[in-house]
Amino acid sequence: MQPSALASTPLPLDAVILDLDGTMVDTLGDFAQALNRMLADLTLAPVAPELIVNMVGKGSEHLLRSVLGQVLSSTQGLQGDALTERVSALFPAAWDRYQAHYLDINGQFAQVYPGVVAGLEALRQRGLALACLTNKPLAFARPLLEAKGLSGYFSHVFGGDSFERKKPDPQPLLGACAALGTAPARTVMVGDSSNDAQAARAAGCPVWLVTYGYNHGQPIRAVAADAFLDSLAELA
Ligand SMILES: O=C(O)COP(=O)(O)O
Ligand SMILES: [Mg+2]
Repeated sequence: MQPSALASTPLPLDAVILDLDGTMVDTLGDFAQALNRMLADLTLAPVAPELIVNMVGKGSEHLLRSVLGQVLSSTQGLQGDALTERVSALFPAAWDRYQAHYLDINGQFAQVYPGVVAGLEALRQRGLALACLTNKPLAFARPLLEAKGLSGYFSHVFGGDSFERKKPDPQPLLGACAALGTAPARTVMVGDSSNDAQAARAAGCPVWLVTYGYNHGQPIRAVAADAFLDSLAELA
């Protein structure tokens, strides 16, 4: 491990909670496929992956509303209340089609980031309990971890619908710590975005951020964290 992660984090640690999209798996290709198949079903124009990347991390409902808003404003010139109303009117059908397409292609256009398996192995060998906490729906998260050979590392997997509120609210992290039976101060959150960092800070968990993820299109090093990791292999 680089000195940064351990040196600046209160020890000992009992558990590690890892984010999924942008931290363990690069899912941008899956998002683009499922979203553009959904948009085609609704006879709407496609959206570019460069725009999608900035909308990932706050759950699927936020992603769908953002994408529909982007497409309707750029192709039909809708704005303000008219845009909000049109997005809401399309949302049920969009969600239905998106869910079907996402489950259909889940993992096929996604890659595990380099160093993830080495990092997870190292954490497991240290005897740390491991949980995955993502804002994507649990029904998407479980098959994705399975498809990518990562599910065996985690005693618990929580999705954006596992708790009443999502990250950046601390509730999911506190719920995950309770399920793991660990104190937040001894449970580190590893994520790729300000969402993960805010949730961790509010829950009282140390936070390590990877430098290669999404972070809503903003520079990750501007986010307050206990350490930055260029690869989870630095934990080995
Ligand atoms: O917003 C999503 O769907 C997933 O985001 P996360 O895995 O980075 O929490
Ligand atoms: Mg993420």
